[in-house]
Amino acid sequence: MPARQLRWLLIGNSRWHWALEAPDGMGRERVPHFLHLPPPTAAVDPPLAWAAVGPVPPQAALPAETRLALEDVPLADAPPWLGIDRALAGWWAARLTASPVLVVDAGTVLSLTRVDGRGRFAGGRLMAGAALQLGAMASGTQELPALEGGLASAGSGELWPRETAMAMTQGVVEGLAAAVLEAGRQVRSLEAGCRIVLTGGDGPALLPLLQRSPELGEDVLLHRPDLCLEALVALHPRPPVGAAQARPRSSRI
Ligand SMILES: Nc1ncnc2c1ncn2[C@@H]1O[C@H](COP(=O)(O)OP(=O)(O)O)[C@@H](O)[C@H]1O
Ligand SMILES: CC(C)(COP(=O)(O)O)[C@@H](O)C(=O)NCCC(=O)O
Repeated sequence: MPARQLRWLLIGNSRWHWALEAPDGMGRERVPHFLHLPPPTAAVDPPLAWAAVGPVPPQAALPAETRLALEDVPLADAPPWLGIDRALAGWWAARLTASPVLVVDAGTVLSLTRVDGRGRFAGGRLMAGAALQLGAMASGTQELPALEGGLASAGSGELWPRETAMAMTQGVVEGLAAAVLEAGRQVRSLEAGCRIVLTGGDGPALLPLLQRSPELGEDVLLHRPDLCLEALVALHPRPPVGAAQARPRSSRI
């Protein structure tokens, strides 16, 4: 019988994040790959485990019994209102680095999540992410354009653009990077060994700006694009070969 594709799912506020393990067929260890897709409009094949901070549409028909709850994430001192994506990312980043960490998840919201040197949630910060900031500028003004492509729609690399759209994207990305740099400076003054772990959809846009700072060398700053999904896979590893699993409905995601 051919091996089935395994899936894990994290529902964000902008996109659905999938970890997929393609069948190998050769008995070799399977390595997940990751996809970030718009929310689906119909039922999806049931994941091995899933979690959500964004809306869960009933038509997706996701089974309640495989949904991960905050209590399933072994992050000490996590308050009951903490977003499960933040808990997953904080717990896994602390495990990966074996150090205090500040997770920077540059998603719909840019969340900063601190885990101290004893592996305990130690607070954080939330601010509007890039697409939200750009959307707010467009909807709250007469003259500013809606930039459908987000940061990518008008990236120039120019520090001081003359053109409006480029000035908007440059302002947003520089503002977010400055907030992260200052937060990093503050947490490292509290715990000198604190590492910064960057993830989320706008991570690639922020990375070069953060790397300009001599304080954030490779020993401090780590880019881990699929941190939350890695945590989900680590908490719900694949079942032993031959164990019963939910049957996929099709070969779609
Ligand atoms: N194809 C895309 N669709 C939506 N957002 C994207 C895309 N590519 C990059 N982004 C950026 O990623 C951010 C959303 O990050 P993401 O990690 O997908 O969020 P969430 O986990 O909240 O769904 C937005 O601010 C946007 O600028
Ligand atoms: C902060 C968040 C909106 C981030 O969501 P995202 O941008 O990753 O979709 C989410 O983690 C959330 O809804 N948190 C609940 C409140 C909290 O963590 O304090």
